[in-house]
Amino acid sequence: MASLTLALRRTAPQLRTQSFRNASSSMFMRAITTETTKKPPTAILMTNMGGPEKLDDVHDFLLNLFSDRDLMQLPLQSLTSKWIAKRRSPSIREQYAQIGGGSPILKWTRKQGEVMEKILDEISPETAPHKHYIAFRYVTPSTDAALEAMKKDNVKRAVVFTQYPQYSCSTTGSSLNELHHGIKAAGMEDSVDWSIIDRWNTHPGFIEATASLIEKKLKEYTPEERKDAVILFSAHSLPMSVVNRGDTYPAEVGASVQHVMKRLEGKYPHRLVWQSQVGPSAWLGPQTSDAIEGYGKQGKKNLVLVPIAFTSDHIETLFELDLEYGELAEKSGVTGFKRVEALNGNEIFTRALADIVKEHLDSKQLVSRQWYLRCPGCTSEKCKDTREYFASKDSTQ
Ligand SMILES: C=CC1=C(C)c2cc3[nH]c(cc4nc(cc5[nH]c(cc1n2)c(C)c5CCC(=O)O)C(CCC(=O)O)=C4C)c(C)c3C=C
Ligand code: FES
Ligand SMILES: [Fe+2]
Repeated sequence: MASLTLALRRTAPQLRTQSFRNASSSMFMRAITTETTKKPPTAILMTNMGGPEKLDDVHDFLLNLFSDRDLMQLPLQSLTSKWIAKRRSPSIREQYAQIGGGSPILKWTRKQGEVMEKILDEISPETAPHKHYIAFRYVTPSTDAALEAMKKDNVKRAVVFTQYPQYSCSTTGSSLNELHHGIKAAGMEDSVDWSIIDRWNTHPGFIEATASLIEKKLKEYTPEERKDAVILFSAHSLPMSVVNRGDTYPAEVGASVQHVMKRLEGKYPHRLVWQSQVGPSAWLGPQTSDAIEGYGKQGKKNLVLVPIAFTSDHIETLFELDLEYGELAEKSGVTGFKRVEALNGNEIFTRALADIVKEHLDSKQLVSRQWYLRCPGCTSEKCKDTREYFASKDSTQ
């Protein structure tokens, strides 16, 4: 009785009053059932960079991006970031204007999250209800807003789920460092049982979704054209300084490509190429644009571009790949230039998202072993502190 009283003291006040009025066991059972239905959700915190929803958000998006020291280090960054954001805004605004006036990333992440949580309720009733929250690094909904919402919902168990399939310290790493800061600021270090899905670059569901979208696109060719088709996997490039620091992203993107090609039974020749480099420093190549030109010169007519490192449309697919490279392909004599759809609302993909979370919950793992090993060239105190915090909660560490 004493322990039940104690247990009830920790539940909602209306349940307490109700139960003490009539202390029969059936009443307790009902109170406990009511309590169960009010169980706080298992939070799935979907982290990503985000994008400007409308043209007026472009400047602040760029300012936040150029201020992120996990993404890039600039001299006098608090000043230079302002200068670059202002100078770059007009051209980037124009690119967003050409793709419909903003980034569709929030729309797609919400859709993916809603479908994922419904599937999870079905396949993992023991951890239901599930609720997705969105934490964008450079725009709203921000990490702080997501943490506030989780607090309001009295969340006790949270899975941080990076929406970048492949890990890079410049993307997922930056989000995790910011999250750690936010958790401390919100006083949620001990009130929530945290775990992290930090990469899923070879998950069978992700590979299947990508491969089936490639097959769908290839069907648009005649059998003759298909015989000559070349698959160009295109991913956002990295500065060579980041590659040489020991970032795992290039190898992880490579592994995704290998798995997709295995699923396609190696039927087509392929290359992995890199796009969207910014600024004058050296970036990982070959560049997507050079590859299109080069294959054009070699007489290749049928190039299929596959965005392999991002889960929804953004300026790099809709502007850079479709518009810029579409024109370049035409000039280069690539008459059969095609771009595979982004994963967006693809059903195989949303099912994969739910499966990834379910497998993670069942594994009881806090985070991958790989994540604890910092880049050999890492000198960031933030990277160190974030890992120390999560390691302190991890019984395997
Ligand atoms: C896996 C994806 C990405 C990696 C890795 C990545 C690394 C990275 N990016 C920059 C600099 C910029 N990126 C910018 C935009 C941008 N970056 C990604 C993805 C990755 N970046 C996306 C999807 C976008 C566009 C968002 C959209 O809505 O389309 C920009 C801003 C645009 C511009 O000014 O050209 C910059 C700058 C660095 C330095 C970096 C690795 C260190
Ligand atoms: S930069 Fe890779 S772990 Fe810090
Ligand atoms: Fe980028």
